Amino acid sequence: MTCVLVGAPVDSGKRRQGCKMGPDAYRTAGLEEALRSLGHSVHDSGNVVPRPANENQDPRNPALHALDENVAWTEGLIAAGEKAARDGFPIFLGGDHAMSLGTIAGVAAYAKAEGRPLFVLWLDAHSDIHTPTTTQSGNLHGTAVAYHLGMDGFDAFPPLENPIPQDHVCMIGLRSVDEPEHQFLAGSDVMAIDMRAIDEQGITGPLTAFLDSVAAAGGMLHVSLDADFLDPSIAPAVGTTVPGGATFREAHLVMELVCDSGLATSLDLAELNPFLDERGKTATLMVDLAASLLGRRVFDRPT
Ligand SMILES: NC(=[NH2+])NCCC[C@H](N)C(=O)O
Ligand SMILES: [Mn+2]
Ligand SMILES: [Mn+2]
Repeated sequence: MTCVLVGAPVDSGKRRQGCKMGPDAYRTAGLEEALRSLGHSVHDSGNVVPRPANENQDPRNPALHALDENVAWTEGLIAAGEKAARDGFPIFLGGDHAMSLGTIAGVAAYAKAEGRPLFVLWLDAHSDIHTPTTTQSGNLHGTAVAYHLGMDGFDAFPPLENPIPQDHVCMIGLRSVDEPEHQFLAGSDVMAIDMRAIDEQGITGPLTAFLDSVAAAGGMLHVSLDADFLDPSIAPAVGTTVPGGATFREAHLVMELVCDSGLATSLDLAELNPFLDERGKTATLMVDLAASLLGRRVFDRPT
């Protein structure tokens, strides 16, 4: 298949800078070569350049950090994401997780045109289901899921054309959920798997159940991988590390199972901050996980 690399150096979703270096860190870590070695063709479409942002704050919520810059990225990534999905399998090289405000809307527009429902696998320590009204930090990287579910408070953003039904979203890896997020999730149909559930049941059961539902619906599947899904000991290059994350093998197993399902149609690589990395180890791990999602394996399994 053709993998389309889309650089999304979004750094406006939070205050600490550095995710803007993410796309080049993935390129440096050999993403394109890894994908080619798996037999894919690769088109690197370069980095998206958003329109200039104005610095006006939202008078209703002056605490939001860089609102218009995030809106500009969302607009730019919707267009780039839809085009990339038409051209192949988009791999969005972030960029902080505010990137997903745009990437998911872009692939959702493509899914709509194909007449197929879109599902989202959200691999993250955080649920990122704040709205611009509930966020305490003002950091919009913590809001993308709420936007796609059609929750209130996103008036400054492009009107949501293709809301994602709650039961089309599966979160795995949760261990930092704020009170308003918790309240919403508790009353929702989002499938939210925390680290304790993974400790107790392993990662295969819940993931397979979700993948079965995607297959039954004939869905497309967007995988959004936040580097803080991983344990900080193996992935230190994140501004929002949380202890107790996915191990090396748990993370690869997720990717391998999704690969075997044949359902994945797009991927976000989010929150890598190369400024915080140790000799490229987090960037390299993220590239290796993308490779597992796209077919790298030791042995084929009997089906
Ligand atoms: N994509 C992320 N790393 N999100 C972290 C969000 C942390 C916290 N819930 C907040 O709203 O600020
Ligand atoms: Mn996130
Ligand atoms: Mn996170």
